[in-house]
Amino acid sequence: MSGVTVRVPAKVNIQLAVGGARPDGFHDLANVFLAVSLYDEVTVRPAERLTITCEGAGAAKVPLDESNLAARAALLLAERHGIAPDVHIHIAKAIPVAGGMAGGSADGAGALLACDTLWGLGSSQAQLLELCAVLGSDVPFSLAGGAALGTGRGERLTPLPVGGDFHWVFAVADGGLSTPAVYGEFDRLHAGARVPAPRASEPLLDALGAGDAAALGAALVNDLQPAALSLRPSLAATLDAGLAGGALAALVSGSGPTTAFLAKSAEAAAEVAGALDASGTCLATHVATSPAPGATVL
Ligand SMILES: C[C@](O)(CO)[C@H](O)COP(=O)(O)OP(=O)(O)OC[C@H]1O[C@@H](n2ccc(N)nc2=O)[C@H](O)[C@@H]1O
Ligand SMILES: Nc1ncnc2c1ncn2[C@@H]1O[C@H](COP(=O)(O)OP(=O)(O)OP(=O)(O)O)[C@@H](O)[C@H]1O
Repeated sequence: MSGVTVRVPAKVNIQLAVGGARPDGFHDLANVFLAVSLYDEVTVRPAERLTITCEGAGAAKVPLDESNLAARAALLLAERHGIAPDVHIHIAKAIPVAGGMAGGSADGAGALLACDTLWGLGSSQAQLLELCAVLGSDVPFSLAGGAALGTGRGERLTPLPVGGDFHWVFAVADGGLSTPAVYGEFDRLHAGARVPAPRASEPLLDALGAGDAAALGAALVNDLQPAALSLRPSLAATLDAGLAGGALAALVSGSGPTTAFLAKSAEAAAEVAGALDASGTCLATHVATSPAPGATVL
C-alpha cells in the first residue's frame, strides 16, 4: 500500500458546561460536541523515519516535530504494537490552528486511523477511541464525529441523535488562544465561587434531536466564553457583527478565538458570512454544515 489519506472534521461545542478544577488540573465537563463540514486531511506513507509536513491555512504555526498530535498518534500506535513508527505524515490543514475547533485533535485522530490502516492492524473503533483519549480530551470525538455528549474531561462519549442539518458560519480570529490559558482564566474568574457540577441541557438536546435551529440557537451555551472574551475582548465585536448580519445565535467555539454563528438556512449562512467579511472584525470566514461524519479513510 503506497499511502492512506483520512479526512477528519472540525467541531463546535454547542454546549460546554465546565465544572470546577479537578486535582489532576482538568475540569469535568458536560461537553456537547457537533462535528462540522470543515476538514483536515492526513496522509501517511511508508518512510525511513517519522517525518511531518503541513500545508494550508496556518500551516506555519503547526509544529513539525514529535509534539505534533499526528506524530504522537503514530508513535503511540506503533509502541502499542511493537512496530517502528516509520511514516511520513502530511497534513492538509483547513481547520484554524489554535482556534478552538480541535484542529490538532483532528490530526491526531486522523493519523491514528491512517496508520492503523497502513499497517494493517485492524484495531476496533473501541481500541482506537481508547488511544485517542490518551492523546487528548477532544481526540475521541474527532474520530467519532456526528454529535456526542462528552463527560469526564470530555473524552467519555455518548453518541447523540441529530434530527436535521444545521448551517454554521465560523469567523477566524487573528492569532490563537491557548486552551490551558483559557481554562486558567475560567478558574481565575470563578475563584472563591462554588462551581456547580456540569450537566447537559435538556432543551439543547431536544433541539438537536428535533433538528430545530431556532431552538438550538436559544440553547447554545459556552461556559468558557467569558474567559475567552476576557483574554480577547475584541471577539465581542465579531459576535455582534454576526448577529447584526442575521445569525440566529453566536458563541465562541470551545476555547476560542474562532467564533461560531448558527444560521436558519444555507442562504442565511452566506449572508452572515458576507456581513462578517465586510465588518473587518475577523480574518476569514468559513461556511459549514453539521452533523459531519468522523474520521474517514478516503
Ligand atoms: C475546550 C475544548 O476544546 C472543548 O471541547 C476541550 O475541553 C479542550 O480539549 P483538548 O484541547 O483536547 O485538551 P487536552 O489536550 O486534553 O488538555 C489541554 C489542557 O486543557 C485543560 N483542560 C482540558 C480539558 C478539560 N476537560 N479540562 C481542562 O482543564 C488543561 O489545562 C489541559 O492541560
Ligand atoms: N496537528 C496539529 N495541528 C495544529 N496544532 C497542533 C498540532 N499538533 C500540535 N499542535 C499544537 O497545538 C496547539 C493547539 O492547536 P489546535 O489547532 O489543536 O488548537 P484548538 O483547535 O484550539 O484545540 P481544541 O479545540 O482541541 O482546544 C497549537 O498551537 C500547536 O502548537
